[in-house]
Amino acid sequence: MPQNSDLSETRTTPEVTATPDNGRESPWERIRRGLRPGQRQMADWQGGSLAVSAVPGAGKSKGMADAAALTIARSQLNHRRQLVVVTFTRSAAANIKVRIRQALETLGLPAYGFNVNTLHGLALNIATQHPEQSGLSLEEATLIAPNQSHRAIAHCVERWIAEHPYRYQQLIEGQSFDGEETERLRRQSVLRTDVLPALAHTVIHESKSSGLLPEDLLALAEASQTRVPDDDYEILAIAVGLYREYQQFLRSRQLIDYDDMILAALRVLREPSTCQIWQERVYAVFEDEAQDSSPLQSQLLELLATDANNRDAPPNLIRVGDPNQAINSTFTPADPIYFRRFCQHCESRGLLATMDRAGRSSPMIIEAANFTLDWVNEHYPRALQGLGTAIVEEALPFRAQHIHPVDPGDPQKGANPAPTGLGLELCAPRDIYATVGAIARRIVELFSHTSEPRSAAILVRENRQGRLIQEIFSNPKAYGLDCELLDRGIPVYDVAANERLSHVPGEILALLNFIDRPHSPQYLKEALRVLVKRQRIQAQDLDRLASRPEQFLYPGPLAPTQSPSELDARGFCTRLLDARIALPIYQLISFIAVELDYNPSELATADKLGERVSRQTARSRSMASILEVLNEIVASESFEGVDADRDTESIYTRSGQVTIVTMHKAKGLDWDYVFIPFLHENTIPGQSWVPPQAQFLGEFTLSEVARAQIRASLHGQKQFYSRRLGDFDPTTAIPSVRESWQQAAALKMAEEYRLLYVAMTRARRLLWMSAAVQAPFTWSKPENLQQQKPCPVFAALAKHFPESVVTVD
Ligand SMILES: Nc1ncnc2c1ncn2[C@@H]1O[C@H](COP(=O)(O)OP(=O)(O)OP(=O)(O)O)[C@@H](O)[C@H]1O
Repeated sequence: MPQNSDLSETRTTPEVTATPDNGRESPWERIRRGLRPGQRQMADWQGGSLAVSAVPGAGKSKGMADAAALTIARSQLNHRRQLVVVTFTRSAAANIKVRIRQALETLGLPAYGFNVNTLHGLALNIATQHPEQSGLSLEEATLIAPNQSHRAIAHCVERWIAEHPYRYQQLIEGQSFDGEETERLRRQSVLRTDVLPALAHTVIHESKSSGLLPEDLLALAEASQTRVPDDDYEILAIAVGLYREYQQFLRSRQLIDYDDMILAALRVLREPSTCQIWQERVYAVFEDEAQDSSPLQSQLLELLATDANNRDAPPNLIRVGDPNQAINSTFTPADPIYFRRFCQHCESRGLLATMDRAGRSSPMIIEAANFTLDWVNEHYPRALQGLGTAIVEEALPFRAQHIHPVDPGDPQKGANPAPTGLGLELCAPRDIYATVGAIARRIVELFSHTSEPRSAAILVRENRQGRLIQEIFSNPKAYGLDCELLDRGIPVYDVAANERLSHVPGEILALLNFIDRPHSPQYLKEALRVLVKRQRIQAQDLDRLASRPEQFLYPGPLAPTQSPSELDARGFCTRLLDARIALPIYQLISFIAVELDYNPSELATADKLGERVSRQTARSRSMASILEVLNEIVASESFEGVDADRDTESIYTRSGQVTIVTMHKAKGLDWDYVFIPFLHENTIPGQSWVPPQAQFLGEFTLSEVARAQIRASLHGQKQFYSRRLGDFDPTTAIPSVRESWQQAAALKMAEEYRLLYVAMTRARRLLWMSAAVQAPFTWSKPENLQQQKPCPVFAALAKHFPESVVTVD
C-alpha cells in the first residue's frame, strides 16, 4: 500500500469507516452507500493495480470521482502528495474535477490533494518542469499535430523519393506497367499525394506511440524481408525511410509532435533522481477511458504510479475503461487488446472489478445492445478465418460483457426509465428521403406528447449524411416531404455545421499554396480536393488533372479535349490565378472565402483570419510570409485550446432540441430518443477497399499492411501491459501482406460494430434504427439511389425482435 511521506500539511481525517457515535451515517458512509458494487470496489481500493471493466452508462466518472475523494481523505493527500487522475479529453477532465470537489465538500474537506489532467497535459507538465532531462523547451519548440497533408509529412515524402529512386521506381511500376508516360505521371501523383503520405502518417504515429524508434522499425523491416515472401515492395523498409526523414525534419525545424511529448516525459522518468521526485509526489494514478490509451501512454502512467520506495511492487494504478467502446483503433495506435490484456492480467490476481449495472437505458434498449454484442462476436470469426485461434479470441470485437439493469434500490434516480413507444423501433423506409421524413414526424410526435424535458439526437456515420438530413429539414418541400419540425419551432443543432469553421484556415491555405505554386502537382491536387469538398467543382479523377498541371491549366492546341467537368475545374483554378495578379495580396483571403461560397459565419472567420495574418505580416507583406504565418496557424496547436471553455456536452444534449451528430462524437453522451438511420452493409461494417487510382500497387493499401505488421509484432510481446516494455523483439511473427490486409479488414469491421454499439447505448427511452431499401452507393452522390443491403446486425435485430419492427410511409 502506498505510504504517506513527509506530510508537512495534514488534513483532518473524516470519520473514515465507522458510523459516528450518535448513530448518524457519516458522510464517508453516505458516499460509499451511494455507489454500485463495481464503483465500491474502486472506492475501497487501498493500493496496487486494479482494472475496472465497465459497460456503457455504468457510471465510470461518478465511480472514479467518489473513489478519488475517498482515497484523498483516507490517505490524507495534500499539495505535496497527490492523486493523479487522467482522462482522455479536456471536457472530461473539467467534469471529473467538479465531481471530486463536490465529493470532498461532502466529506468536509478542502479541494486539494489531487490533480486532474489529460494524458498529454500531464506529459507536458512533467517534460517542461525538467527541460534538461526531457530535452523539451516549449519556448524554442513548436508543437504540431500532423495529419496526412501536413507539410512535415509532405516534406518527408519528397525527401524519401529523392533519396530512394530505385524503390520509388519499383512503386511506380507496381504490379505491371507498360511505361506509358501519362500513366507514369498519374502514378507519381497518387504516390506523392496519397499512398506515401498515408504510409508515413500511419507508420510514424503507430511506431512512435508504441515506443519504437526508427532503429526498431528497421529491425522489424529486416526481419520481414526474410519472412514475408509476398512483400515485393518491402513496405516496412519504405516506412523506416519515411520515419527517419520525418524525425530529421522535426529536429531541423524545432518541431515536436504529441508523441514526442510523451517520450519527453518518459525521458524524465527514466532519470532516477527526477523519477524519484515524481514518484514521491504521486500517491497513485486513476485513469479513465483506459481503452483509448496507447502503449507508450500506459507505460508513462505505470512509471508514475510506481512506489518510489518499493519499485518491485505493482504500480498504484486504477485503470477504468470499456473495451467495447474502443472506437479509435483504426486511426490511432490505441488497440483495445492492451486494456483487455490488462484486465486479464488483473483478473488472474483477483484484481478485476466489473461495473456491469447501468441505469441509463430502458431494459429493451439494453437487450438490443446485448444482442448486438453476442451476434457480432458469434458471426465475426468468419472474418478472421485462417488467422489462428489465439488471434481470433483476442481480436473478437467485444469483450463478452453484458449490460445489466441496476439492482432494486439503486441510488440513481429514475434508473432504467420506462420506454417511450416500443423502446426499440426498427424500420425500413423506402428510401433515404422517406427516412428523414419518418424521423421528423416521429420527433414531432414524441415532443408533442410530453411536457417533460426530453432530448433527441440523430446519429450518423459520416458528416455528409448529417448535412443531407439538415438540408431536408430546412427545405422539406423541395424533397416532396411534409415535415413540420421547424414549423413547430423544434430547434435542430447540426454539430458538424457548427464545427466547420475550424476548416477555414486549412482550406484557405490549400488555395493560397496553389496560387503561389500552380505547377506543383501536390498543391494543385490539394486545391482541387478543397473545391470538390466545397462542391464548387464536380468529383473526378484528380490525379489525372494534377499529374500535368501545365497541360491542365493552360492546354496547348494539341492537348486532348477537356471534359465539361475538367473545363469547370480549370475555369475555377485560372480564376484563382488571375486574382493573384489583379488583387492586392492582402485581399486574397477574402476573395478565396467568397469563391468557396462560405456562409456568413465562415466569412466572418475568414475575415478574422485575414486580420491576424495581416497583423503578423505587417513588416513584410509577401506571399511567402503570408504562407508562413498561415502554415503556423494551421499546423501548431496550443494546449489552452479552442474549445476548452465551451461546455459542448450541454449544448449537444439540450432538451427540446434535435442534435445531428456523428456516432464518434456521440461517445460519452446520452439522449432520451436516439435515431440511427442509414444502417447499410456498405457503411457498417463496410469493406476495406483499395481506391481505384492506387490499384496498380495491388489489392491492398501499403499503410494498412504496415500497420497490421507492426501491430502483430507488438502484440506478440506477452508482457505488453507491463513496465518492462522496451525489450522489443522483432523476431515475433510478422504476417504476410495478404494476412496483414485481412487483419486490417478484421480490425475495421470490429471497430465499425463497436461504433454501432456505442451509438445504440446512447439512448435512454427510445432507440429508433432504420435501413432504407434504396440508398446511395456513396454519400458523395446521395441522389444516386439503388437497392442496398441492410447492415447484417440490423437484419438480425429485426428477426430477433419482430415486435419492434414498425412500418413507415
Ligand atoms: N452510484 C450512482 N448513483 C447515482 N447515479 C449514478 C451512479 N452511478 C452512475 N450514475 C448515473 O448514471 C449516469 C451514467 O453515468 P456516467 O455518465 O458516469 O456513465 P459512463 O459509465 O461514463 O457511461 P458511458 O461509458 O456510456 O459514457 C449518470 O447520470 C450518473 O450520474
